[in-house]
Amino acid sequence: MAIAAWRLAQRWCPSFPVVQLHMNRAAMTASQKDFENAMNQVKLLKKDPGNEVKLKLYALYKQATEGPCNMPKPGVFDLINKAKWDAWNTLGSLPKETARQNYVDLVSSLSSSLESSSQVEPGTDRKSTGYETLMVTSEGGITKITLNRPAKKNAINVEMYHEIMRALKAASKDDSSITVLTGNGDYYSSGNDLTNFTDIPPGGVEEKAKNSAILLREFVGCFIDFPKPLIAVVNGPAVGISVTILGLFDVVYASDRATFHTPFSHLGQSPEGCSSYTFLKIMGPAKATEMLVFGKKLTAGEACAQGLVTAVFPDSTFQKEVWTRLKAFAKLPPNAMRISKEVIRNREKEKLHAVNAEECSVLQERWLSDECMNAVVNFLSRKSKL
Ligand SMILES: CCCCC/C=C/C(=O)SCCNC(=O)CCNC(=O)[C@H](O)C(C)(C)COP(=O)(O)OP(=O)(O)OC[C@H]1O[C@@H](n2cnc3c(N)ncnc32)[C@H](O)[C@@H]1OP(=O)(O)O
Repeated sequence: MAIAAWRLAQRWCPSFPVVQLHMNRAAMTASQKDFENAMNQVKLLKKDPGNEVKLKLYALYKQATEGPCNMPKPGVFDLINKAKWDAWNTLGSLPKETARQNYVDLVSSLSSSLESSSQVEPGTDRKSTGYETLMVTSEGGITKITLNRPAKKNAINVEMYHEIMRALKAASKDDSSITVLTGNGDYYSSGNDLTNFTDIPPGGVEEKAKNSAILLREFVGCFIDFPKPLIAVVNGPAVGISVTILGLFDVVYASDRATFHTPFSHLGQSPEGCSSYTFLKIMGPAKATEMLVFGKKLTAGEACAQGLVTAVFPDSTFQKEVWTRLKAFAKLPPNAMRISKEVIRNREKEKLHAVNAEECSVLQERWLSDECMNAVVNFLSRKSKL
């Protein structure tokens, strides 16, 4: 039973084994006072630790104060309470004292990791710190933004949306000539983090949908307005919004391991990232429909043949070949490149902003549909994957 609970808890919180080790080592000595101090510390955290950790904290708190979960399971559409219930229930019969100790240890590891990640690394003036979900470097005229949640296949959570916008705004003003977006690990990005849908505000799912549409519109707007050459280095599979915004990049290089998948109908959703306009222009309506309506997954070679990808390289030489090209581009006169991009792109900008607004408003409705909610619940309850 304890092993089963441990396995289940691991699925909810990757840091659980660490917490468990702390627990064994400390021989469950956390006092009520330590527990109360930890609760106060949580309120003082400067950065949001993310939904997963918050669920873990919630579960441990409930287990420590009330014991094993014996509440009735909330309905599938009550996403937030169901996620909380699941998190608590995974703790099984973990003793109250152990839960209390685990809570204290988790808060302590959290406080130190959030403090240290905001510290400036000495001697690395070219590496921007202060990002939780990205690595951002600027060197040799190239600002490189790397999506950095490899364990989650670089799924884009709310924090990452904000950080990408912040990094793009900084890159548009820094002294680099070109900007590159890529992914760390085996994926480029698995698209929107589906757990984004579980953090429901007091105004309910309608408010959530409205806020998400505002966020999405602002996010895509940053790509439409980005003034310097923007290059995607697609190191692996790309899903959803990480694919659709490629139509707003100036050049897209892909490893032959990359795939391009926009399964919007499967998810009860509709196209975004201006793809309802750019994909039609790039590949024509029939091919765009295969991708955006029927969710056809393209290989890198197919995406290149259809014009979405500029060039494909064997994975074994991908980084070397791409970075040789990028370094050469970065040596070109930056003002000439920026002005040429303006000439090429500016007449489309107004149209793109209008398309973006329309796509977001359609999606706001879609997110409230049964089709979409069922798809998200199925993924989160491990019943489906792409
Ligand atoms: C607010 C603006 C909204 C904008 C609208 C955007 C729409 C989109 O982007 S639609 C596309 C959404 N993405 C998906 O539906 C992908 C869902 N993920 C999957 O189907 C699979 O994870 C996979 C095919 C991408 C990879 O499968 P596999 O190789 O078997 O790896 P795992 O499933 O074990 O993944 C490892 C780990 O990462 C978590 N994860 C992966 N993708 C997402 C995601 N998109 N959202 C949330 N979490 C994701 C996955 O749950 C695993 O987590 P752990 O179990 O905790 O290890």
